[in-house]
Amino acid sequence: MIMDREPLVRFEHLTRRFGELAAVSDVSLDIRAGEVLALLGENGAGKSTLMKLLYGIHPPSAGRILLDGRESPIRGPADAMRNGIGMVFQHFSLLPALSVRDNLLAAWPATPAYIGRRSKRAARVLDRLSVIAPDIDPERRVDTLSVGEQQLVELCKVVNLEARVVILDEPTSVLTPAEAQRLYDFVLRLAAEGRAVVLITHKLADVEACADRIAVMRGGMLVADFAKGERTTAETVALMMGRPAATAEPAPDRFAGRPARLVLREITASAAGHVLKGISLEIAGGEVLGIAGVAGNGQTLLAEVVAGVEAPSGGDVLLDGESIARRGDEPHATPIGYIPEQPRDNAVVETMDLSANLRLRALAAGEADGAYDVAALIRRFNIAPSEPTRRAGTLSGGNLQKLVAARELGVPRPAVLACYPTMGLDLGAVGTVYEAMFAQAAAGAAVLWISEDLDDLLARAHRIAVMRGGAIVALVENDGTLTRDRLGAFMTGAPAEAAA
Ligand SMILES: Nc1ncnc2c1ncn2[C@@H]1O[C@H](COP(=O)(O)OP(=O)(O)OP(=O)(O)O)[C@@H](O)[C@H]1O
Repeated sequence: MIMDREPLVRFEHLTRRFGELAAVSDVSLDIRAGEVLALLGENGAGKSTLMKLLYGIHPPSAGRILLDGRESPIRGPADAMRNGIGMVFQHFSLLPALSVRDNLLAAWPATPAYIGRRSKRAARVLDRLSVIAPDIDPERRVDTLSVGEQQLVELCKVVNLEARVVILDEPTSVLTPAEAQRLYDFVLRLAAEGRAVVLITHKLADVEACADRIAVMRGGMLVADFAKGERTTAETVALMMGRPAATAEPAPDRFAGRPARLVLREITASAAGHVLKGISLEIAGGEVLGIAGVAGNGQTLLAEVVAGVEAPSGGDVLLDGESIARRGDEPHATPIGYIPEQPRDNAVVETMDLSANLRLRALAAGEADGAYDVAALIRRFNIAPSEPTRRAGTLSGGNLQKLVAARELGVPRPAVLACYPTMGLDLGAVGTVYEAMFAQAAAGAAVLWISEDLDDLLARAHRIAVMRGGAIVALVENDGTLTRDRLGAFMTGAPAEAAA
């Protein structure tokens, strides 16, 4: 019985304060070998902070951590790794200009100073990669990988350290269903090898697939710790939220067929190993057009061209008939609401406060910022902590995502481009962000929505375009007859496509 074993890690009355705020408050919890512990809680509940205490990123303000029954000697991540604790963050630390193989070699303590890249020893760092991500060519440069693929490489890095405790911070939020399934199998295998796995997640599917035990945090405190199966899903959600979950699922109004507002005309582009091969799409005011596709098929580049981050090599992006495409290196401010991938890197200034980040677009354009009612946006999107003078960099991952959604979706926009807009959000926040996105459509905006979640797209988009290899390979009405399998076939180019 797992319960009878001495815990690998024991938290005793752990508290971590940041100024006035207790991010972690009097938490006592065991982490046992051979067990997958799912750590659940709303955005800002303290999940990442608790694990960062174990990983040595922050010292506790009070309480103590025991490793194998003895006081933890960990004072920083290097100590943590030496003591067999590995953590994969939401935010990566790969070297983008190096290959996958070189990244894994660079992170491996057994790598000698000089090593033949094709030596047997070098090959060993790829063993785990071939199990968890067999499709990733080790010679590929990291900057050509999708976010999901980068995450799997990060995971390999940690597992290569022979970690006894593997902490995964929302690992499936950027994975395709197939990648997630492979990750689940891998996590179960790590546990079967006698390691402890901590899975920080918002997805109940993750819990279903591989958790043995569930710990729920709320407001910094541990509110429950139980074996899977002891409570129903609804009870678990209520524990996380402190109230029963809302049952209504936000969906856009029916689309009434208006003229095109956002037009992508024959767009070609290439950057960082990705290409766009003549993409044409027309999105009408009021319409929500979803783009599905396995990550890495050009979606990110397409978003960057539409948002004016990258210049197209050919073609144009038109909004209400006017070109909004970037030309060369001139400064460019897009008129459309844009939620990019990885908002911490791409959409906020971490050293500036919430108020400045919410008004950022007006500040950058030197315009009056009256449109941005900071207090109202913080309330509507439930950004916590809520003081406008708080530095954005201190927000939890989910609250940072809410901050960007609030700025981009909280004021009227002629068009919206949203890349994975609900990534890392808890259930309540997912609802708020979708409502805001669909309110934009109801007010006449053209909405372009990139997602890997086919169920979400099928439940909510008016039309769905599928991208593969830098091209749109299908564009279909979401009329209720479209299925996951048919979309999946378009995504992978499987023969079912022809039959459909
Ligand atoms: N370095 C820091 N300085 C100040 N406050 C911080 C810092 N790190 C975290 N916090 C605060 O601690 C609280 C808990 O944050 P944490 O990142 O642990 O939440 P979380 O449960 O992991 O959330 P999410 O699901 O959004 O990732 C939040 O209110 C956050 O703003």
